[in-house]
Amino acid sequence: MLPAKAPYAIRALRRPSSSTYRLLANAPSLNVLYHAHFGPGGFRNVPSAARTLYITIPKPRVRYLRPRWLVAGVSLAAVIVGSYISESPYHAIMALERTMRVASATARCIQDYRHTLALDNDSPDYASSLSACHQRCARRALKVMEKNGSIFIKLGQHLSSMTYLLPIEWTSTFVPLQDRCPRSSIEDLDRMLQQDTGFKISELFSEFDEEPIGTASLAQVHRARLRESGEEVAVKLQHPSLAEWVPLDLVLTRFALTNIKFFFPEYPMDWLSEEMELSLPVELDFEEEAKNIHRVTEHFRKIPNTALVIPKVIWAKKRILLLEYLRGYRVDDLASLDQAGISRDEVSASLAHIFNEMIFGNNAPLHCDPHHGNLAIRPNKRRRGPNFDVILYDHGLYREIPVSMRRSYAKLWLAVLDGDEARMRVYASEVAGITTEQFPLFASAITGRDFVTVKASVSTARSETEKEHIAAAMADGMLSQLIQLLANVPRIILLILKTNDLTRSLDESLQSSIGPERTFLIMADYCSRAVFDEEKEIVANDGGLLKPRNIARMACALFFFFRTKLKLVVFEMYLYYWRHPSWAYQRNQSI
Ligand SMILES: Nc1ncnc2c1ncn2[C@@H]1O[C@H](COP(=O)(O)OP(=O)(O)OP(=O)(O)O)[C@@H](O)[C@H]1O
Repeated sequence: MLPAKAPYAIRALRRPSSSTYRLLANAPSLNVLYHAHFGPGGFRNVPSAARTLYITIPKPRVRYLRPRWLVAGVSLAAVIVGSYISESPYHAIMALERTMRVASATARCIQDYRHTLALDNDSPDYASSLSACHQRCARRALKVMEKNGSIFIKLGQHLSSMTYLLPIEWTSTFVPLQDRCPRSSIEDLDRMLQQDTGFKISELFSEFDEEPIGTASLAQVHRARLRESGEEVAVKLQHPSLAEWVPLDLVLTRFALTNIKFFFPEYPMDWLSEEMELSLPVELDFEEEAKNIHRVTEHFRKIPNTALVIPKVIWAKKRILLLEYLRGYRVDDLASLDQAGISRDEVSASLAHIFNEMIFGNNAPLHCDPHHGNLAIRPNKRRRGPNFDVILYDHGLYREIPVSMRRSYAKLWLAVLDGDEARMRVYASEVAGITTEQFPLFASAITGRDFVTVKASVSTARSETEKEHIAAAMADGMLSQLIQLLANVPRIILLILKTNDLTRSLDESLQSSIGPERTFLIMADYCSRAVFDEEKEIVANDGGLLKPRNIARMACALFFFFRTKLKLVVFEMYLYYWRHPSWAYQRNQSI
């Protein structure tokens, strides 16, 4: 039977428009919203006969074909053509072409999703229809991104790394964008160099490899040798055509994401365009990148044994950056790492030290894009410590986590590692204002694990079954809940999630023999240090160790801090003595 309050709930939902209502009525993610009216299980509790009665009432209208939408579209096109025609008619046509590509792909994807989401979500074909729709729309978007290039490639790369948020069909379709960045011609680059520095390539460099060592969305990097000093350098040159299209492309990105939000209020992704509007101007200014390099180098100079190496800046202009040339193996080039005698377990531990320091360290800058292309490992024979360096490239995007958030986030992770749900809930609320209902989803998002595992133990490796379980839950409505949840958390949390996710993927590609226990212990060490620092600060502000209650407080803090450290030391000793090849060999001999 339909609960008494149901018609009221339905009427409330009908208010936006009948087509939205039909769409909403079928969206499994709205179970949370329906919960109050239909009990646990939400709308699924409504007998299907009653449900069809409601959902067949209205016939969906195609909103973007209404006159005001046409007027808006024509005005947008006119404004774009008008603003570009002043430069040249050719420019105006190109601008119109870019706009039409984005507008038509957005409209087609919206229409496709509307039809698919309106299907009965209890039907056995629903999941496969939805997956096919994701795939079709992702391919359409990929085509536009490849054709328009410029910041759309950056957007696509960003989306492909959001595996914690987007369906696998989207993220996997965008993976090729990592290697399919447009390449600028040497003539164009030479012209830009001359404009910005007054020198040609041949005047500045005695050698210049025309084949770039890296072609990325915003820039390409060439190996060269300075004519004056003979030093080998990496020359990072911004694609000259970027500046021309960035303002329009930002407007188009906002247009597409705002429309998605308008038609599917459950999938608010417009924060992504806001984030791009904020970060792109900084990323496009290489003088800012040079400042970031100085900052992060200074920060890690004080931290022993991290093995982190950052290329030195030789000089920087807005569109040109000259760096010390440093090469190494990719993190996923396992054959080369093994051949060079570099332990993958140690690389994994080093990465954990570096990125946990960035997240939990005092005043640490957080690198927000640690994907595979931005890291390299090179051999380095030291007397003590690891026999390799971790090279970190691309310092365009850094953020600093506010102290209070960093500390609450550390406490949240300590609770996750202890499997203490009550504490997890408290700190999730402190970090991001997460409510009781949202908590399981948030816990899954930060750990990349399903909630059952979060409650049991996250320090086990992710099994295939668990990955399939998460994918199925995503198809069954978790996706839109997650998107809504993340649209409302502070932006910095999204960047932390992205960094978490990328470092998890780096770690997985190393296929370390130890499993994730050690990286979690390293994380616990950094978290407990952050908490210990807070305790020290509280005690110092409360009159120091002269008060007995402060002595007890410090003793407690010291105990928890050293307990975590001890666990890590014991685990590392165990690894060294029981897993180290030479020791294992001696053990086998003695047996
Ligand atoms: N100092 C350097 N020495 C050697 N190679 C370098 C150096 N700096 C960058 N590279 C190479 O060039 C590639 C692109 O550089 P970088 O990541 O800085 O460009 P980007 O435009 O910011 O890229 P994206 O934002 O897509 O990651 C790197 O992946 C790396 O392989």
